[in-house]
Amino acid sequence: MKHGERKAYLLLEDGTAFEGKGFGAAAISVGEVVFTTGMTGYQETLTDPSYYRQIVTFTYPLIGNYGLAPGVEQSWQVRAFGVVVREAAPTPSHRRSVETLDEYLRRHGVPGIEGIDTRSLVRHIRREGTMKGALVSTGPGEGLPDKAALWAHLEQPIPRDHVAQVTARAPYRMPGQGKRVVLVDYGLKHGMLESLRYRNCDIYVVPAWTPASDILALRPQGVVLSNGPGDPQDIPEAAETVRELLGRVPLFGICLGHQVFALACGGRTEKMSFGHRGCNHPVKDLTTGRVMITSQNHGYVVSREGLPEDLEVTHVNQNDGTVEGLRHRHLPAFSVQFHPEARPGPDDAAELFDRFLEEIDNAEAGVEEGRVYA
Ligand SMILES: NC(=O)CC[C@H](N)C(=O)O
Repeated sequence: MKHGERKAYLLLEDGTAFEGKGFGAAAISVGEVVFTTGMTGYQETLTDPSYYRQIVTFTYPLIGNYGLAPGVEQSWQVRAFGVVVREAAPTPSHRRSVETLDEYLRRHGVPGIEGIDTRSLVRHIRREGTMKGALVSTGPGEGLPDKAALWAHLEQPIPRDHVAQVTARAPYRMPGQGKRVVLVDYGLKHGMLESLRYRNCDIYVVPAWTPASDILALRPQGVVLSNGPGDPQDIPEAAETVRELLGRVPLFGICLGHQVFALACGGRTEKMSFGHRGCNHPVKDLTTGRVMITSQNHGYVVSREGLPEDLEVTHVNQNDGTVEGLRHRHLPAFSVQFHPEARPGPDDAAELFDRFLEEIDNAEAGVEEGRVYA
């Protein structure tokens, strides 16, 4: 088969349709159509579990040019449900690359569409907000299915059990000589494990629904709440668990973990119009005045309105002023909406992991001095 002989459609729930060329798996996929502005890091993006049930549009026009390599992925599967690019590079070049984007997506059963005007799609999403879409990519020589049948696919609601689909089925440990940290897995990225391992942590990963008593029974010195897909309000049990952990062990929330932390403290979250996705989002740390370029991938955000007294805003997005970081005023707990583990993206915020380990030291010293925070 010659590259480009396959047909594909991307249909949006508001009736907008794009026709292009298919690549990846010959399949039909339904998900929320989102866009990311990352110029590189496509393999990390596609395997990030936070993209579960999303069809990812890349604004950068050439994707796949340095190929796909083992060890780069952020989970064991492609978690995005579909891929939209201007051009999928057919001849990648990198010494570690073992396959093309087309081959990679075929192997993972995920469809792609290329050759559409991704600028016009992204402008549409920016204007109207993210929306449901159906992506159909045909096999070589196959005709496109009937559009009416495809619209029918769009009538079904997207299920909301995202975290249940991607969380670890059972606990596991990555032993280390350093601090004992429990990582609650709402759909964690490997980069998070790497960031903790790099700091010698003794890591216990637990499934999302693990009760607070079981987490505390592991005698953690700190608990990290991971990133994950979907709406934080769909997992009220998670906020309930975090409420029970608050004040009993230092907490660090990242992305979905940050949103769950805010809900646990009595805050609110809301859906953004088109979210923040990419590797180039400027965030100001209000405690130091420093601006970092951060990696982001979220469609929900902690609301400024109704923020509980106990929470202080520590980070703000420089583009739209939204809340990017929180700290509890009295207890050892803080969180960020962006990704300090990067993967993909710059390492500007990596030191937040060190800050968390310091927080543990301070909390433990406080307890020794009789300042009990529990
Ligand atoms: N990366 C994440 O953890 C994303 C959090 C949440 N699913 C959101 O879209 O806002």
